[in-house]
Amino acid sequence: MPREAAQEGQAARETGGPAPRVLVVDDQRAMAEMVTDGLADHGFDARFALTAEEATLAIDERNYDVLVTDLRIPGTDGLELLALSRAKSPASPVIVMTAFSAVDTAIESIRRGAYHYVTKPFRVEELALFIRRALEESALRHEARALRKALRSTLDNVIGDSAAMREVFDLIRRVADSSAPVLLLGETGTGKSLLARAIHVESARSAAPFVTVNCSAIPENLLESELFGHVRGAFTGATDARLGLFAEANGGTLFLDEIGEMSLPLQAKLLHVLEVGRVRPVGSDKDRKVDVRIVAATNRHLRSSVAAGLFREDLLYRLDVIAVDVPPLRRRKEDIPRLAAHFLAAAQSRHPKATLRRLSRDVMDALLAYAWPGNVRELEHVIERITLLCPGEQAALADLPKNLTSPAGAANPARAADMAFGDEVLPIREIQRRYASWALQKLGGAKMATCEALGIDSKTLAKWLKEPEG
Ligand SMILES: Nc1ncnc2c1ncn2[C@@H]1O[C@H](COP(=O)(O)OP(=O)(O)OP(=O)(O)O)[C@@H](O)[C@H]1O
Repeated sequence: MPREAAQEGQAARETGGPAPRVLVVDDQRAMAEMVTDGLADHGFDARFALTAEEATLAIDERNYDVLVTDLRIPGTDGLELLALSRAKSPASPVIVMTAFSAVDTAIESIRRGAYHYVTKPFRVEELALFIRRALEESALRHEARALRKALRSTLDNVIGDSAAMREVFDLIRRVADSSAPVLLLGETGTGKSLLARAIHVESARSAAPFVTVNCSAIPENLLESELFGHVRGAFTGATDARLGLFAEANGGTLFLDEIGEMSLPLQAKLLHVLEVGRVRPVGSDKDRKVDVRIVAATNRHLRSSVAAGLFREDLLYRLDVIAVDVPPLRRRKEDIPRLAAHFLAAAQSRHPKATLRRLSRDVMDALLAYAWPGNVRELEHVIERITLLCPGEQAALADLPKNLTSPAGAANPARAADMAFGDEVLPIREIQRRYASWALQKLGGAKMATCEALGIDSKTLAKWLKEPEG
């Protein structure tokens, strides 16, 4: 930080631990100096900034334990500074200094997360007291969070005794504490979102926010401002400035779900943010430093997407530092009984009038034989459904949805191959045709997804699907 941006206060008195760091922001130099010196006398490591720019620089470059800011500062207002400080370090209290005439705005600042306000003129002892109390409360909150975390480490809530899942848990435990990006790969419903949250809770960032964005659920033109924020008036309808999810996740984790659906232009912008560690809100000419751990997930085969020109290879390398393959449920069938029991207990507590208590042996056998294309989510839905519909205490085969008990539902790759090829030995061209049409049907008729899964372009798919001539 340039020395003129935020001047050192007097040396803090020794208080045992390190002196709490306070940034005082006021455009009146005499006032700023008086408050800073007074706080230094009370044992704080206090510095001051005279403009919004100086304050932003100071906040960017150093972690403050407390921000004390006037509401009227040239270049911005105290509310924006408040938002910035909350984004950068959500646990650090903000105290607002205000003139009597601006008490309304001061009250608004409390609504937006400030800890307290003091009206000018005030005595520095009074301010020092508020600061101490704010620090005590935030330390207590921190402790409570740590205790809560110890009680519910979410990896413990993710069910899985299978070797495949234990491998996943091991890997996640080993990497959770670093800030390296994690890429979760797996079919829909395998538990990627659950694992993303677990990675955050297991990490040193757990006290900071965990922010999720589903890249396929937000229209492309809104996703950019959703991620990076925008200034007031950046586009029609932008009546307010918006911080953006990157800034909101500052200090914590940003979970980019369905990253494979992101458009190429936005992929380029995301790559840039990851490279420089700064975001620029839409319509702004200034960027802001962000410290965010990225966890991304996709059910697409991203290498095929790269080959098909739909995903940037350089972005894939950035995200793919630690790749975690989350196995489909059909490859960890030994987890089904515990998962079913877990979902049954959850459904019972959601529907106290339900009579279902257990699943019959037949039902469990059917659950174990089924292929689960929708994975754990589908199992959860099936259990929810039979809990609601089954009239007795024990579910029977007839209570299961029909697709679970039909032979085609069973997860037998040999059977799938038999259905496609019978006993015949076929020309490769015919195998291509049958396989492509089987894959297309399995992926719900989605041509793009089929191309990606098969690693071919759309022309090749069309060629494969055509009846061989002659
Ligand atoms: N191992 C597990 N233990 C307990 N619950 C699980 C487990 N895996 C998944 N679930 C539950 O199954 C449902 C689907 O999981 P989740 O949303 O995490 O899947 P996903 O892979 O992110 O799916 P999608 O790719 O469609 O977003 C959720 O309700 C989740 O809580």
